[in-house]
Amino acid sequence: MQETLWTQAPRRNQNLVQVIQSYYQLTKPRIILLLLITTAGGMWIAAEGQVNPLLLLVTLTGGTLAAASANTINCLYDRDIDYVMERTRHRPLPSGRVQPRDALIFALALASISFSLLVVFANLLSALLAMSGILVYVLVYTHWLKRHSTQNIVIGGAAGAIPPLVGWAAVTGDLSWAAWVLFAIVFFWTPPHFWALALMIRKDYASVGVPMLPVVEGEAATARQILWYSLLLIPVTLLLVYPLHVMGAVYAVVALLLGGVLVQKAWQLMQAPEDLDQARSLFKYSILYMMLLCAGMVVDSLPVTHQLLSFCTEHLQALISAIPMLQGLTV
Ligand code: HEM
Ligand SMILES: CC(C)=CCC/C(C)=C/CC/C(C)=C/COP(=O)(O)OP(=O)(O)O
Repeated sequence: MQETLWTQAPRRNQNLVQVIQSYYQLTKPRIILLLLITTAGGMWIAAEGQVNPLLLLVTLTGGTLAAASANTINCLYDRDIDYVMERTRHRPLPSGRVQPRDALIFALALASISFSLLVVFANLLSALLAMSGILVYVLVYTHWLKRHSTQNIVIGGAAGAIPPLVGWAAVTGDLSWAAWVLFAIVFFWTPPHFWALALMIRKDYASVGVPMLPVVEGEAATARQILWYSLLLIPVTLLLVYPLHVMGAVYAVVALLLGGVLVQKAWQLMQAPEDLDQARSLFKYSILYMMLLCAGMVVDSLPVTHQLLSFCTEHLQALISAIPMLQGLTV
């Protein structure tokens, strides 16, 4: 395809604010926020609730720059199909507001700053993990799988699961089992998250020949897969409680409630796989799910939560021993 078919003519005469806005949009900022929340979740558990604020700031900044770089390269690579799809045709590259060469320089600069920041102020492992996130997203997902396999987002989803590893590595300098469970949580969450959205925009993907699951196998098969991954996600989230013992009762309750609602929504979708409202509701909930699950991790790992729980346990114990009928019970 010729370049002129991929983009509108370069847009000249943009003022500085418009230029900044265009580069900002190139980075898909709204997605980055949730990626950062998962990074922070990893840091909180790794630091057992007591994260060094400076390390938090540096790691989140490095993570932001790496994800921004990855998203910019994805926009650059996909500018041909983005030009055709209604949802994406107003992005900075297809609309001619940013030139491909400038986007590439921008992405490389972001990746270099991210790597330097993480190496100097966190550690080498976290910097290498952030760079591997860019590589997996660009090479494995965007280049290799997105246009060739219905399992594109399952395997490519590994890229989106790397941010909690970056957070964990920044705190401890290595990766424990718990870090890999965090990776698995985002990995198994990605299919319900993305396929719900893909059900809503399947015509767009079909128009450019991207073989997303709903396009190739239809709505019912996609809804079934969403339900399986949602069911699998519940035991995976609970691995942090047992056998790893890095999370306690507060997180366990949050994970069970959130997982229960996810499964319920997936079940409702399976009853009416063509209902776009059900798919939209599941997609929106998937984002809330991940935010609240990470909030649950943070709250559970705070020292004040532990103090509060042992205070309640002690008083419950005292109350039980004061009631003759209940003597013999222990909490
Ligand atoms: C391969 C894995 C993934 C794919 C293919 C995917 C795909 C998408 C797509 C196509 C959108 C709509 C974006 C738009 O219209 O501009 C979206 C939205 C979103 N994604 Fe994902 N996603 C993936 C993984 C993730 C991960 C790991 C996170 C964060 C943990 C995430 C967070 C979000 C958020 C927060 C939105 C909503 C953005 C908004 O408010 O518009 N995604 N995702
Ligand atoms: C550590 C690190 C830097 C990790 C990178 C993680 C990362 C940037 C994940 C993004 C996942 C995502 C939004 C995919 C959508 O791409 P798409 O091409 O399917 O979306 P589109 O159709 O909207 O362009």
